[in-house]
Amino acid sequence: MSPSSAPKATSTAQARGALPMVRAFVQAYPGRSAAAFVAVFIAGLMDGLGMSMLLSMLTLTTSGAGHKASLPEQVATRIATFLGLQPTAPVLLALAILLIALKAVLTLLANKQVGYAVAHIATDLRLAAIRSVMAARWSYYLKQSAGRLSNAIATEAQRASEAFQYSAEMAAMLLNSLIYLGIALSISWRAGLAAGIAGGLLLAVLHVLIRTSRHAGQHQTRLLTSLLSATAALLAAAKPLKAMAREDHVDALLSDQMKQLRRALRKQVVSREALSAWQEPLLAIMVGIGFFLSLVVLQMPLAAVLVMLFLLARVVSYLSKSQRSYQQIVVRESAYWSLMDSIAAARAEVEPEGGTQTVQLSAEIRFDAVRFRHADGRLVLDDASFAIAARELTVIVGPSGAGKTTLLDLVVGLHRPEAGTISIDGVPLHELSIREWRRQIGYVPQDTVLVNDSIAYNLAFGEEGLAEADLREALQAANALEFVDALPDGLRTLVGEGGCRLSGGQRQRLAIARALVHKPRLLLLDEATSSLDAQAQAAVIETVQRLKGSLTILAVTHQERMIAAADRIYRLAGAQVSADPAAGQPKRSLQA
Ligand SMILES: Nc1ncnc2c1ncn2[C@@H]1O[C@H](COP(=O)(O)OP(=O)(O)OP(=O)(O)O)[C@@H](O)[C@H]1O
Repeated sequence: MSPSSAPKATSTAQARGALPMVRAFVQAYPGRSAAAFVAVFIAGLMDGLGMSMLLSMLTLTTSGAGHKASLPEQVATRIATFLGLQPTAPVLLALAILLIALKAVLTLLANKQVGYAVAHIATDLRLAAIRSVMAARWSYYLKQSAGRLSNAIATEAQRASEAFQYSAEMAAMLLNSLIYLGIALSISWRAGLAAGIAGGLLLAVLHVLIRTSRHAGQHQTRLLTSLLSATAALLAAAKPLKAMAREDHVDALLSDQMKQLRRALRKQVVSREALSAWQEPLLAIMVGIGFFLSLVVLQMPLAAVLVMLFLLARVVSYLSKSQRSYQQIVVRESAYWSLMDSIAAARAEVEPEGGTQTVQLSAEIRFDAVRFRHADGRLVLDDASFAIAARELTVIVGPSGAGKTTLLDLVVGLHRPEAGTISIDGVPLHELSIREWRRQIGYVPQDTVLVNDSIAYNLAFGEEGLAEADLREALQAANALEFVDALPDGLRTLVGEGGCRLSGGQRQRLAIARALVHKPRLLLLDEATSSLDAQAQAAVIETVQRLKGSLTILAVTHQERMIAAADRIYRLAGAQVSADPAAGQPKRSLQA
C-alpha cells in the first residue's frame, strides 16, 4: 500500500466520530480489512463449534435418554458422524480441543493482518501529513508551528493507527458475542433474549464512561498540540534562555499545560479502569439473576441451566470486551480527526505547479511594475521595475526590514506579486514549471539551516548522484575545504543539532557550498557572508567574482567588499527599487 491509500483527508463539514473513522480505514485498506474480518469470523465460528462440542459432551454425560438434542448438540453430533466418528464424550472433547486450537491459529492470522494494517496506517498518515505540508504554499507553511507538525506526525498518526487495532478487536468481540447469542437463541429463545437484553443493559449503563473517555481523548489531542508547539518554540530558543538563566521560564510556561494534560490522561485511566471494574460485578449480578430465574422461576433442569448460563456469560463478556475496545477507539478518534484536518487544510493550500515552460536563465530576470504586500498588508514592493542580468553579480542593499529577503523570495516564486510581472528570459514566472525553475537555484538563506547529520549529508541535502569530488569542489569554492579536512571525520563529521558543533562562519561556508554543489544557474545570497571574518569574506567574494561569468548571482548584503564587486547595485527602500547612489556608482544602467 502507498501513502496515497491513506484515509482521504475530509472537510470539517463531514460526519465525525468513531464509525466514520473506521469506515475510512476500511475503505483505505479494503484487502487487509476483509482478510482480517474473514479470519475473525471463521475463528468465531470455530470457537462456537468448539464450545458446542463441549456442551454436547456435558449434556451427553449429564442427561439421560430421551433428552431432546439442541441445535448445537445436533451440529456437534453431525460433525462427528461426518468425520466417521462416534459422538462419544472423548471424541467430542478431542474435536472441541482441535476446533479451539484452530480458532487460536486463525486469530493469530487475523491479528497479523491487523498489525500490518496498523503499521501501514501510521506510516501512510505520516507521509500524507509531511507531503501535504511540503507541497503547500510558502505563506501557509509560515503559519504552521514545527511542534504542531511534529505532534501530528508522531503522536496523532500513532494514536489514529492504534484506533484501527482497537476497531478490529471490537469487531472480533462483537462477532463472537453474536455467534454465542445465536447458539443461545437456538437452544432457548427466552434465554437468548435474556442474554441479549442483559448485554444491552450492561452497555447502556456503562456508556457514560465512554463519553468521559471521548472528552478526555479530545482534551489530550488539543493539549498535546499546543504543548508540543510551545515546547518546540522554546527549545529553539534554548541557548539565550539558558545563557540568561531563564530556564525556569520554560517550566512556568509549560507547567500549566502539563498539569492539564496530566488531568486528561488521569481521566482516561480512571474511566478505563472504572469500565473494567464495573463490568465484572455487573456480569456476576446478571449471571446470578439468570441462575435464579432459570432454576427457581422457570424450573429448568440444572444441566440446561449451566449450559445457558455459560452462553449468557460468554455473550455478555464478549460484549463487555467490545465496549472496552470501543472506549479505546473513542479516546483516539480525536487524534485521527485532528490529523485529517491538518492534512485537508494543507492540501487546500497546495502550491500551484505553475506552467510547463522551462528556461535556462541566459538573458535576465525582470521585474515589471511589481507590487507585493505580505498577508498583514505590509507593502514591500510598489511598482518596482528593474532587471537582473544573467551571469552578473547584482547586489541589493537597503535598510533592515525594507524587504530584501522578500524580494529574493519573489524570485524563487515563494511569494506571488499582487500586480506586475516577474519574468525569466521573457517568460512570466507563473508560466514556468516552478520546480524546474527552483532546481536551477542555489540558495543561501540569512539564517544558516543545518540538520543534525554529517557534513556530507548537509551538502548533498537530498540531491542525488553527487560524488565526493563534487562535494569537495563546492567546499573549495566556498572556502570551507580546509576546515572540513582538518576535522577528524572530515565529510563524515556530525554537525550537531542545527550545526551547533560548528562556528557561525563555518556553518555559513557550508551553506554556501551546499548552494553551489548542484551547479546552479542562479545563486541567491541573503547576507551570506555576514558571519565570516575579513579573510573568509574575501575568499568567498573572490569565489563569487570567479563564478559570476558562468552563473547569475543576486546577493543581499551590507558588506562593502561584496558591494564593490557588484556589476549592478539596487537599493530597496520605502517599497521602491532604485540604483543606489550611496553605495557607490551604479556599474550599469538601472533600466536594463
Ligand atoms: N511572512 C511575513 N508576513 C508578514 N510580514 C512579513 C513576513 N516576512 C517579512 N515580513 C515583513 O516584511 C518586511 C520585509 O521583511 P524582509 O525580511 O524581506 O526584510 P529585509 O530587508 O530582508 O530585512 P533584514 O535586512 O533585516 O533582513 C519586514 O517589515 C517584515 O516584518
